[in-house]
Amino acid sequence: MAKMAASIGEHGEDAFRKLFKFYKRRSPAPDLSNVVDFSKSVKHEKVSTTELNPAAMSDEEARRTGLRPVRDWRAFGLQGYPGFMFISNPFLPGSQQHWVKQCLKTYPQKPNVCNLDMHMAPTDTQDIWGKSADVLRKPSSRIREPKTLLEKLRWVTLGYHYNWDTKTYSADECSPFPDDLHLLSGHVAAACQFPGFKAEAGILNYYRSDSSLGIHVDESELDHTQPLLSFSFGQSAIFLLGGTQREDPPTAMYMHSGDIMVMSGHSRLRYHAVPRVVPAPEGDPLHPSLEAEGLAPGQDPAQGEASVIQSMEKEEWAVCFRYIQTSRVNMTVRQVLGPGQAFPLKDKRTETVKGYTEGYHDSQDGENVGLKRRRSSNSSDLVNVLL
Ligand SMILES: O=C(O)CCC(=O)C(=O)O
Ligand SMILES: [Fe+2]
Repeated sequence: MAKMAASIGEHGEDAFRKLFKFYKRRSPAPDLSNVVDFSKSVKHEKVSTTELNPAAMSDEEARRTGLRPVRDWRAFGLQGYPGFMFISNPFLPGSQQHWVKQCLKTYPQKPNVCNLDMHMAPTDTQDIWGKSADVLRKPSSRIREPKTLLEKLRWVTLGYHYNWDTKTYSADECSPFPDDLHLLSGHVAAACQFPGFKAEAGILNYYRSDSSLGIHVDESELDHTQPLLSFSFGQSAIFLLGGTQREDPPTAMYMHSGDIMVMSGHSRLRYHAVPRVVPAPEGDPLHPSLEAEGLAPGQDPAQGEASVIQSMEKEEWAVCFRYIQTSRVNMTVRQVLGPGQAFPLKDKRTETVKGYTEGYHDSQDGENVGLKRRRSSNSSDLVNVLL
């Protein structure tokens, strides 16, 4: 089966789509032995270590956003993908939980925008957490109940809100970017030699165990000299990273909870996709780095300057735990404008193509993709409705 993955990749034109389908397949389950795993001590031949800037922030500054000192991070590059960096879970024990809670409780709140806003009244999407928490907290009452709003959440946008219809950002669709994520992103970018990075837009994607994300390139940002940062929490997933041409065969890699990916330079505009979430084996539903023990202490004056990592109520974690046991959350953070750059005046480009409410979530075979920001010529407009 591993051979199959390799030979599919050699076909040229449809290599990406075929590998997407290969890894997405339910039955028979695909052989995952060719998937690069950066967390393994024995590294794949294409994996190299990469230089970070340990002076980018003090240990104290790193701790404020839940990160280990930069000198302790394990960062890797991938042969053939210059500008691509993979940081294997640099979070302090107990601090990932904060980011999971932000994605489930805080970031979906107004004025941020989510997929549910596309077909529900603002009053109904006002308190997604509040409307879901009680049900999620009680495992026994879950049988045959309708899905909670949290379980229907597919995407949330932050800062400059990505407009799925026009595939643009604009000055008038903008809300304040969350301070904690701004700080975290600035730290990670600085450690990766991008000290001037400004987090201006975020897309959060919420994956259930059967979700996938179609093949796309993120090119709507006006400044491509800045990196795209990607943070993953919860269940592991397979990420496919291709080339700048649609037909370039991709490399498959695992993203585990806490892992960070940086796409910059020659890898900033590469095709990528998430064909599969890989749930942990039953009975072992959480990645060890997400275990509840040792929740971060939060703001403690004895530890120096206030941390953005908030302490968490047991009740809150019970909801997050329940959700993340079977789900994956990914945050991508982008700088949209370069220094001195402004959005172009509105013109005919803003003509809309309605119906991309699912973001770039899934399509039958990775093709299309409502969410795709650069279309390939044979893309269809069908979007799988996952609600
Ligand atoms: O979920 C992921 O790992 C990828 C997300 C992504 O590609 C995006 O938001 O543009
Ligand atoms: Fe993307």
